[in-house]
Amino acid sequence: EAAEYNMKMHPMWQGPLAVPGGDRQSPIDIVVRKSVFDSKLKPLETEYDPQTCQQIWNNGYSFLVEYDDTTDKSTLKGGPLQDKFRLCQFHFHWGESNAWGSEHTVDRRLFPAELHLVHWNSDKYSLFEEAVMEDNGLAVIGVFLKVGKRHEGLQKLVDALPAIRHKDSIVEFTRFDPGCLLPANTDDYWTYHGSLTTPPLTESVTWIVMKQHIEVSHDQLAVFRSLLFTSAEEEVQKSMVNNFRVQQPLRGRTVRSSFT
Ligand SMILES: O=S(=O)(O)/C=C/c1cc(Br)ccc1O
Ligand SMILES: [Zn+2]
Repeated sequence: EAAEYNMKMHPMWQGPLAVPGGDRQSPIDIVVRKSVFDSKLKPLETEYDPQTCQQIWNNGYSFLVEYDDTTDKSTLKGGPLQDKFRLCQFHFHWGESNAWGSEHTVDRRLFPAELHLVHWNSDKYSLFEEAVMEDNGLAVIGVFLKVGKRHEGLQKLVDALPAIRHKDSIVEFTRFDPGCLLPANTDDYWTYHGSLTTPPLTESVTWIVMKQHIEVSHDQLAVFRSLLFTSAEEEVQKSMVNNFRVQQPLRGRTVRSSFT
């Protein structure tokens, strides 16, 4: 029912249900028994410098924590990737209830939220805007969130959210290590070729979805839900919830796993 709710309440979230001619759209359901183990998949190598953290803002779809990507200080390589990718931002997708909220699912299992760490190929391109148009331009790490114990590292971010309740609000946000949001085990992941899940929906993403989730507390997730889709001027305020895209057809793609 989340998908129907989404269609009714947030038509923008449907965007084009599938990009015309799009045969590698995201998100998808990861059918574990149909994923193919690939022994050539390496462990992920992340090197994140907290000094490159710059600001946090509400863009009217989610909230983004943005990093200085003018140098190779915060990077991702290894895993399924041939090149080095620069971190430009991370953000989340979540539901109005803990019953749903993630974009990817595992054997149809929904999680209450999903973290996306967005990187672009700095070996081949000089700007995100260039890379976003190329089929090997982006790499996004997806991490599922489950409700459980409080995530100490996340709290600094949660405490900043009330300052960006409304669309287009932005505050300085520094010295945040996004590595603290990765699960203990980053060797086990699924990977497939897909797209951005928000406009421009371009088919330029190598998705790397972590098998292991992270835990956040109910109260921390409740603060995500206190954000608003709407700007301060709008008379009707709408809670920022259910900001996920509906699942897209696999179109014959293979999802590979780094583990058996
Ligand atoms: O939900 S994602 O697919 O990670 C969208 C990522 C995304 C990142 C940037 Br930066 C700009 C537009 C976008 O759509
Ligand atoms: Zn996302």
